Amino acid sequence: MTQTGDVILQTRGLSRSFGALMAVDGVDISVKAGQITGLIGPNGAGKSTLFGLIAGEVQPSAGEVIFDGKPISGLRPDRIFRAGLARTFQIPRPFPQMSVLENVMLSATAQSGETFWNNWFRSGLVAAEERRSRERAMEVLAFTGLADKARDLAGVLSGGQQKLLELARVMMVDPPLILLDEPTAGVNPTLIETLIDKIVALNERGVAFLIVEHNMDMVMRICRHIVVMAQGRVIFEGDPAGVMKEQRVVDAYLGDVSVGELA
Ligand SMILES: Nc1ncnc2c1ncn2[C@@H]1O[C@H](COP(=O)(O)OP(=O)(O)OP(=O)(O)O)[C@@H](O)[C@H]1O
Repeated sequence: MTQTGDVILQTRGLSRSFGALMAVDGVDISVKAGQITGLIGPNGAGKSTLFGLIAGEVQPSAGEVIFDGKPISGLRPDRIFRAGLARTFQIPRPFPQMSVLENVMLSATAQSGETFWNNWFRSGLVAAEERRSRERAMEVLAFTGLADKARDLAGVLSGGQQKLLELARVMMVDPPLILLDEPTAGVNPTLIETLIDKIVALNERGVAFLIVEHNMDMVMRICRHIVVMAQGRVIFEGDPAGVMKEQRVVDAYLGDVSVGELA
């Protein structure tokens, strides 16, 4: 069992090309259990592709991903999700015509690759399972502040509420590591604070995060370790103070860095 401070996620030489473009180019990163790690870099740096590689949605051209001591490269996204590595999306993907509660309850089954309706018809235990799932869903909705929206259609939630719904959905599987893709994008300032509070509260319960985020204020406030990418490669890693001081990071954001020269 991984303890806080142990490495929970590691990539080794992870690469992905699209034609001649190396979107992710030999990336080695480590994420510690129980820690919040930030992944930053200018547009096109390869952050989303790296997330997709880790979550099993994008297949690597080379390299591997180790989660909780086991290689997960090549596993389907639902298997990775069930293994306890959950991700949210830059643009939330709820089922808009279903209620908020149904979206949360469906999360574990839908993402597990089993069909909800198969389960529904198959087993006499379904009623008890459904009751447990409903209770757990209401708990995570209460945690995320969405309990009073449980019966609303997910499609009518605001952008920020949809991000909280995504967090609620991944919480259903009690993951030790959550990947958040731009959690504050399109979220109003009040809900940004709510989101930050929830992330920090979950982290205090031992959940690790890897967060892609352009909101530097948030990154500097909550991340203990920050990985900086540019042009498919990691160009710097360190704590927030170190990142702020690092000229290569400034240059990367200004777009005048030649990564080749830095390697
Ligand atoms: N499916 C794809 N086919 C072709 N090129 C792709 C594909 N996905 C990503 N790319 C390219 O790979 C590079 C890295 O893109 P990626 O989206 O990973 O960067 P990013 O750091 O997440 O950027 P942003 O901050 O804008 O989201 C970009 O040049 C992008 O155009």
